[in-house]
Order: sequence, then C-alpha cells, then structure tokens
Amino acid sequence: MGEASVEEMVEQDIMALQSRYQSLDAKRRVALDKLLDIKGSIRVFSRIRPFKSAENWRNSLPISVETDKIKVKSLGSKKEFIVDRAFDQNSTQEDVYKEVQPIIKSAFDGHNVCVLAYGQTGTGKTYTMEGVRGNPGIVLLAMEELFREITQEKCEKYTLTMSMLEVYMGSLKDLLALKQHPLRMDPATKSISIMARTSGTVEIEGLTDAEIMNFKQATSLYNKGRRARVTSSTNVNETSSRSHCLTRIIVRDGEKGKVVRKIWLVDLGGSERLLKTGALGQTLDEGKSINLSLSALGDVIAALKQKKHHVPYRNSKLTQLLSDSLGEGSRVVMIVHTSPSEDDLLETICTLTFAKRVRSIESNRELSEETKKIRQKRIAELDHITKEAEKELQILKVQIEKAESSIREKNQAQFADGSPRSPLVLEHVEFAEISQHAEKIIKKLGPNLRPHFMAPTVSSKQRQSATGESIQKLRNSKFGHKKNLNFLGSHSLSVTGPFISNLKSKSVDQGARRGSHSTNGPTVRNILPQHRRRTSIC
Ligand SMILES: Nc1ncnc2c1ncn2[C@@H]1O[C@H](COP(=O)(O)OP(=O)(O)OP(=O)(O)O)[C@@H](O)[C@H]1O
Repeated sequence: MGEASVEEMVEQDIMALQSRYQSLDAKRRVALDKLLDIKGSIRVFSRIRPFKSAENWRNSLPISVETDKIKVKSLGSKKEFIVDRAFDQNSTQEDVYKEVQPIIKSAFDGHNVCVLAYGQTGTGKTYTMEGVRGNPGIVLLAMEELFREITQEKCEKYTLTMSMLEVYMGSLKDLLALKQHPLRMDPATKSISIMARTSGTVEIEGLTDAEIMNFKQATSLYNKGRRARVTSSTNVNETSSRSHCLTRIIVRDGEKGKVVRKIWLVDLGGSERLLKTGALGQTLDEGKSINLSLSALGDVIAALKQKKHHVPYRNSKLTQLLSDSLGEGSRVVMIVHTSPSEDDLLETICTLTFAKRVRSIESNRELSEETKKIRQKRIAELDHITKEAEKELQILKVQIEKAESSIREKNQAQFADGSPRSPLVLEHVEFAEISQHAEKIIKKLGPNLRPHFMAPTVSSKQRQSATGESIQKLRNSKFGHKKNLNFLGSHSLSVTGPFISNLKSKSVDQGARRGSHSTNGPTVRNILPQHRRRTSIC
C-alpha cells in the first residue's frame, strides 16, 4: 500500500469519526428534545428549605414531600399539590441542578430558556439561584455548563454574553453598569427600554451586554452584578427581595454574530401577602408592585398553557422582558420555594396554589392512569437513550483527545526498532474501528431518532464500506490477525485541530524516520478491548 493512500485513508477515518460523533450527538439532542416535550415545556419544581435555628420545629412536620407531591396539613385538613419534581429539605444544589441541566443545555438546540425562582421571602430563592460560598447555585452551575458544552463539543463558533438587571417598582436597573460606589449610580442605568419586535423577539436598549470568554470571567462579572444589587438595595429599597433580579445569558453564533438563544435566570421578589406583613408606605408600594408583576407572570404562564390566542405580556415590565423566552419553543422551569415552618403555613399554601395554577392544564392529575403509565415509560426510555448517548459521546471524545496527542507524539518520535512501518497505518486501523463502533451505537439508539439530514448519503456509504475493506486489507497484509496488534498508549483521532493539515504537510517517511513505535514490549497496552469493555452495550 502506498504511503499517500495511507494518508488518504486516515483522512477518511477522520471524516468518518467526525460524522459518527455528529450523528450520535444529533440523536442525543433529538432524544433530549422529545424528552423535554413530553415532560412539558413549562415545568414546576418545588423546594423546601431546612429549618433555621431560630425557627420552631416539631417532630411532626406540617409539610411532607414525595417525588412529585407535597402534602400540607392545615387546620385538620390535608391538601395535596402535584409538581413535576419536589425537593425536600435534604436536597442539595446538585440535586436541583441535575433536573435543570437538560433545560439549560437545550439552549444549544435552539430553545430560549427561563428559570424562575418563586416564593415567600426567606424561603431560599437566592440560595437556589446564587448559592453561597463553596456551594454555588443554578446561575454559576449553568454558566459552567455552557462553557463546558462550548469547549467539549468544540463549538467555538458560539460566544456568550451576559447582562444583569433589577426590576424595582416597575423600573429597570442595569446591574453591570452600576458604579461600585454606595451612593452613586451610573446615569446609563436610567435609560433602559424594552423594544418588542414584530418578529416576537425582545430587545433591551441601553442594557450592558458583556462578552464572557470563560467561566472565571463570568463569575467575576456575576459577583459584580450581585454587589451592585446589594448597593442599589441600600440606596433604593430595603431588602433585595423587594425587587426581581434577572441574569441573562445570550448564546450567539460567532460566525454570523446572529443571536442564537437567550437564557434567563430569575430570582423573583418575595411573594408575601401584604395583610400579613402589615406593610405600610414604601414597603407597601413595593409589595404591591411585586405582587402585581408576579400575578402578571402567573396570567402569562396560564394563558400559554391554555394556548390562548392573547397572552397578556404587556401587563408588567417583568413579563415584557421575558416575553420571547416564555412562549412557544421556549423551555421554562419555575422553582417554587417554601418554608418548613408551621408559622408560614398560609404563605406556603398560597405559594403552592400559585404553582398549581402555573402547572394547570398539563398536570398529571388530568391524565388517566393508563396514559400516565405510557408517558412515564416513554420518559424513562428517552432518558435512557439520552444518557447512553452522552456516555458514548464522552468515550468518543476521550478517544479523540488521546489520539490527538498520541499522533503528535508519534510523528515526532523515532522508531526504536528501525521498523519502516508508519504509525499512521496503525492509527488508521484503530480509527476506522472506533468509527465503526460508534456507528453501531447510533444504530442501537434507533433509526427513529435520526434527523433527516443525518441519513447516510451514497458517498458516505461508499466511504464506510471502503473503510471496512481497508481494515481487513491492512490486517491481512501488514499485521495478520488483530489480536497481534498492540499499541503504545491510547489511540484515536482528532476531528478538528492541527492534525489534518499536519498530515498534508508531513510525509509519512519523515514521520517514520522521526517516529518511534514498538508493537511489542512490556509497556504495551491494547486499547481496543478496553474500549469495547467500556462500551459493552453494543
Ligand atoms: N436549601 C437550603 N439549604 C440551606 N440553607 C438554605 C436553603 N435555602 C435557604 N437557606 C438559607 O435560608 C436563608 C434565606 O434564604 P434566601 O436569602 O435564599 O431566601 P430568599 O427567598 O431569596 O429571600 P429574599 O426573598 O429575602 O431574597 C439564607 O440564610 C439561606 O442561606
């Protein structure tokens, strides 16, 4: 076999593996999309915070939590509220994020995302969204996830920008433009306006939209916004819960600069009943303003759920801001927070009644037992498919990364045994096998989930069969049976990066002269069986 043809074959392997990776990823995305569709595009979770040390707690709690149910005992009667997922007092930030994670990820599949923390003051909204030192909340975990997706999935073409704003008594404050001085505010914060386009998209004019290049930078910007929120609350309002705090991340397509998707992470103002708090003056006005906007939010979500023709977005600044991220094609999750204390029972019932209204139409309760079972089965299937695909993608990715460095090393090293064989030949065999292995997984995940554009073309089929034949040819002519094949280190290949161009510029001879590759010896490790073991679902 000529050296040029080995180069060609390895290039074909690269393309095949790349296509397998993309195909598998596309399947994962389709499965995830279906999963979220079945679960519902507007979902409601509940979280009950632990007792505070100053609170009265007794052995028999007035509230009990099951996976998707909260039972409240009040004045001798029992009320039951169904949610999509209920988190009890022992739930961790990770438990909550795990349920929110697929929704955040769906931004890369073309969905606008909105995560809202709702509840009475002091029930843990800020804890869930911001977190505390050493125990980050949804905002930071989501940002970490987005950067991980961008780097891992090699979608460098995406860029992220971030904005933070506060809605206080119907006015908007740009938290990233506020000066870090307790008594002064940047004049820029005074001229923010919401522009609703006829296309249905919303633009916020005058709002800082800062590019974030990495997680560290995003964290520092987020902390700046948080500090500004505290600053503005000492200036203007008594406590932060008297306002809504919104963090927006925009995912843009870096090549065309066009907006891809928006992610809104919202810490809503406390939902107190004003009579109970005995509020007066400015506090009363703040409370009224928050309650009006929360009720407007409830109306919007209810209208969307009931698929009403008119959705009353214009009734509050909050719903205007979120209008392109709550409706069709968006993924929304509302996390309602409650206190475990008996003293807060009436507030808790109000909060859960709000949650019930938000869930309304799509609630499990309206489904027959049989439909519920079918739905649960399909959810479990799709969940399994998504997880399998994620696992396999991870394996492919590891192989790809290892191969990238392995190839670079081999091209630079000398052959220790003076063998004239090119390391590329060995790589070709393994790459093609990995590629074929990935195809098996794609088939296993089912043809129904393959998007139309992923169907094999005539040339891809030819390439695939040529790859199979060439493996056999190489086994027979160069190395005999596969069990004799041993590799130094791990082998696979890069779907991007400098390798393709390196291949074109370097001759195989050069690589062979400088490369060192032993097919025997005590340090030798055979990666193929190991790879199979880890992917035994095939
Ligand atoms: N799940 C939890 N685990 C541990 N501590 C929690 C949890 N939820 C809330 N807390 C603690 O309870 C207190 C009140 O929580 P937090 O400030 O998040 O409430 P909030 O609903 O945001 O209040 P506000 O509306 O006033 O902003 C904080 O000290 C917080 O650390």
